[in-house]
Amino acid sequence: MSAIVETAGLTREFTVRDGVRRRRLTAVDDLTVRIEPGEAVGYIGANGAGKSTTIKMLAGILVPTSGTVTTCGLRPVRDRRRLARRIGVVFGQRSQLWWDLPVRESFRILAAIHALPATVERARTEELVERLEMADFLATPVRQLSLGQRMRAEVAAALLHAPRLVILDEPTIGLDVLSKQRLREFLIAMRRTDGTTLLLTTHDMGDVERLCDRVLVVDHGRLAYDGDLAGLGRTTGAERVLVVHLAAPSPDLTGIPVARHLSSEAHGLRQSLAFDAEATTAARVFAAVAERAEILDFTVEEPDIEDVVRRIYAARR
Ligand SMILES: Nc1ncnc2c1ncn2[C@@H]1O[C@H](COP(=O)(O)OP(=O)(O)OP(=O)(O)O)[C@@H](O)[C@H]1O
Repeated sequence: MSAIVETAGLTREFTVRDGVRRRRLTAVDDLTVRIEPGEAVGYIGANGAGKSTTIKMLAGILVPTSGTVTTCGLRPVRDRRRLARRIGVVFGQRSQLWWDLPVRESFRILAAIHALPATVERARTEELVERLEMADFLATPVRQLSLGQRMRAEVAAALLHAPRLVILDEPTIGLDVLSKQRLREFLIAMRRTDGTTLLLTTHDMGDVERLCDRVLVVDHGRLAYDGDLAGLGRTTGAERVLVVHLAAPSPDLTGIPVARHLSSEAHGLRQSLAFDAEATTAARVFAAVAERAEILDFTVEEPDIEDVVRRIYAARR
């Protein structure tokens, strides 16, 4: 099957002022990546890493300096209008809705732009209104919506024409916990029912954990990692943690091979040991602890994803 996104050596430079001098800045540097239909990909990186610039090139808003890009089988800049029918884009910070019009009117205009037949428009709007729980504010002008309501309307607007690829730039930024959760649940369900490909940029690792099965990390315009979240933890050497609950108060469990005692609580009844998953296994650390103390219960905690990303950025400075 053909890829949804395929880039080869994709590069974008900008000329920026540096005091009185001008210099070239490479915002996206030799990006070669392939995204298959139905994938959910998190595109992460520090501020200024090149995420938005990449997305703009994928969507045909920005012309690459060099390299090639194909999105949904089309050349984005040349075929921008045709591409608009196959992709949906949500920029968390910018609106594609008409500020002074009721939400419903924005949907009508967008349906007309996409030339949706009346029956399709009605069915699709109804479906999205129900799934994103928008019935209460369909008649409200966009400028009066709360951020959570507006984001739901933005997502619906981007999905009205059932695009094959949805690009979301910081979709949950500024949302409260409940609104975030609702939006994530919707995206998961939509992906399941429609097989839509998702590409999202985010600084919220919760988005990546819940929504994405693949992560691309970009750093100074270059691809620093491409793989799953677990692998991202391994490549950075971030540690997993074994937490044991012991039957009796116990001294600190130091000196366990390839494990590091992190903390003890309640007179040593609950202790945490960090270990490198590349060097040993949770079972081996468990067995070594069991030789020293009776274990009542235990959990194994995965590396904290924020920590993993911090390590990637730090290692490349
Ligand atoms: N139009 C432009 N002119 C000059 N420089 C630009 C332009 N757009 C982006 N840049 C620069 O290119 C680099 C990458 O920017 P980009 O917006 O793609 O980063 P980002 O990863 O999306 O960052 P953020 O997480 O802050 O949104 C930055 O150094 C930025 O200042």
